[in-house]
Amino acid sequence: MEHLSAIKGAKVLMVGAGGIGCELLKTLALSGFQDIHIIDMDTIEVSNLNRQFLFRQSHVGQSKAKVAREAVLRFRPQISITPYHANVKDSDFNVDFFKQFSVVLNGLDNLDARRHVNRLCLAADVPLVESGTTGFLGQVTVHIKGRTECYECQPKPAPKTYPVCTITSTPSKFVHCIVWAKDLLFAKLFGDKNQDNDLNVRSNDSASSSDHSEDVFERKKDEDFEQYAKRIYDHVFGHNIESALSNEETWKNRNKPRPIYVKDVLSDEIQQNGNVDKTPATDNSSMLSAMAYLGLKNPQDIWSLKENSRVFFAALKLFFSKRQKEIGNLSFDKDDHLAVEFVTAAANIRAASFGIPLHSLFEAKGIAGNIVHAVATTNAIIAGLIVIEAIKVLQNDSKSCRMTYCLEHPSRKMLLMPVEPFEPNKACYVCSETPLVLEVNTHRAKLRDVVEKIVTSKLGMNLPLITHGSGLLYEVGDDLEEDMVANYAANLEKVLSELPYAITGGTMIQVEDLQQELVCNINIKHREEFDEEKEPDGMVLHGWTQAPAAENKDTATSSSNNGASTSSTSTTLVPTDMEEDDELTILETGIETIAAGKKRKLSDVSNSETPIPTDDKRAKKIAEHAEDDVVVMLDDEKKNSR
Ligand SMILES: Nc1ncnc2c1ncn2[C@@H]1O[C@H](COP(=O)(O)OP(=O)(O)OP(=O)(O)O)[C@@H](O)[C@H]1O
Ligand SMILES: [Zn+2]
Repeated sequence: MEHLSAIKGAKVLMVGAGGIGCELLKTLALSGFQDIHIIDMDTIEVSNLNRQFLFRQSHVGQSKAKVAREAVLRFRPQISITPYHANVKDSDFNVDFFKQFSVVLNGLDNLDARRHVNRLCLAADVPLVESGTTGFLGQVTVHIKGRTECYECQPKPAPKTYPVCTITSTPSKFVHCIVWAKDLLFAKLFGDKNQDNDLNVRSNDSASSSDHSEDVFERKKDEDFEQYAKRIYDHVFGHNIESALSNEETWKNRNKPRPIYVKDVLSDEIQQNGNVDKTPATDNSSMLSAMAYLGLKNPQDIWSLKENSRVFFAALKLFFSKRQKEIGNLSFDKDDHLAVEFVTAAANIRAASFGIPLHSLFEAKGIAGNIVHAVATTNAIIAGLIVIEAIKVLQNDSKSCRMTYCLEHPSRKMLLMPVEPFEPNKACYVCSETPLVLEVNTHRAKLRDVVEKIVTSKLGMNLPLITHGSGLLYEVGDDLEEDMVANYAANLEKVLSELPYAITGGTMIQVEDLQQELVCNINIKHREEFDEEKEPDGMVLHGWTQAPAAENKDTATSSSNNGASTSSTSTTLVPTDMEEDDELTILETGIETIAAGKKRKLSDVSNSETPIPTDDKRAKKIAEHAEDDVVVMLDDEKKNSR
């Protein structure tokens, strides 16, 4: 039994002890693995208990890695499990740490950590089995340095985008109303006042409308909350809609929206100040609830226009009276109950105006928070596949390794689709030495811009070091001398061409991450002008690619996160002008998107709705495998009906 000795001799690192991780640890233990290390930075939450079966109510608040270990030791007491309640990006987990393992298995839920682990595995030359699930979809991929593509060889699907005018003027789906409510209205009322915001309708004749509306969101002196809230309501649901209607061209082929004013909906209550006057006694902001206050109990109920308007006013009142200090600094968070109530109500009132069906708070929260409900079975299937691939890797049988996709509907009677791994991408800046090119105005951009917009956010570096020739320009680390820290801080504020080792057109700089042991050379190309709308960073990096956006869907089926609630970070809008092809970009930072791009290709293979580019080599390869490889068969399609 060759594979048994491979299993017994293996030292395995698991990263993530969430939805996939719990299943994976259990399956590893039951398959005979003896030496398992687990890193997870989280503690257990009540919401994990429905699918992370190693955890119980009594464990809430405790380390996932430690509790997972204890739970598995109860049925496999003789094996060694080493837990780390820590972030995998901590400097302790360096290349030497990774080198001790035979294979690394990821059960993570975000792109940032996945990229980091990919780089450490490449630097330490340890094979990586990567995974992700979203609802019924899932996938497992194998990454072996030099033999298969690395996790970053293929660009990840870009964030979802919506045309600006769809959001500001012509919503046709409920998701458009949600995006408007959370990224425009909520941001305008409670977020950073200096941020650009496309909230106001821009119509051809309304040069004055934006001036007029500038004031609307500012509370006037001596204005009480009710008056202020009422003015906002009338402005966004009444005046703005009237202004949009004045542009007749827009409505030639569309149903006209209906302006809604407070007096039409809540004539009695608001006049009498009835429903927003008595604020609840609690001062605990997490307990504040407009629903509770109004006696609305069931989050699955669809509220009437009147009820939504009452929730809108009650939520505003609670923000103004109880959470005043946070105003100006808030961004939408799906776990902020009052924010969800406000966004649900605002989105529904807008939906009513545009004749779009209203939704319950539960549904609205799902859409606003990009929540795809987790399916425990998918996690279990994916965990099983991870172990199968890990065993092949341990037996040095990389030829048999497969990337496997778990599909929502059977394709040619197969629910699991195996595909031979792809070769490394020769132009990948992570696993090859191909230099990148950065177009930038070297007389205007500061080193800080390059560090923040390129090195940290695009290249995903954790502990960067920037050099030009033999000159050191910037470094991050715990053990730096004070004068060096001051020196680097001063460099950050200098424009590139005025740095001690000047960066100009034609310069090649080197950016290195000391922890990831990743080195990238960047050729600098000077360019004077950038298009503010299309190139908002004021610089463009080439050689770092992002795939076209995944199909827009009402929920984030493109994210691959192992869990129910995805958006660990908020979505943001990149506002643009109001031309037909302009897009609002919803950036799902922190959310991984591996399933989508590949799934879309697969879905074509399985004759489903999304078309496949015929010249795509990857797609062809997947299609060929769909013909040849039969690994998991469903005997009868009927058996698969859910
Ligand atoms: N940088 C990181 N270092 C260590 N662990 C991480 C890191 N990033 C994510 N994780 C862990 O990966 C696991 C992913 O599991 P999962 O997708 O099931 O998410 P969850 O947080 O348990 O659930 P949900 O997000 O749905 O509430 C989590 O337990 C999380 O703590
Ligand atoms: Zn690569």
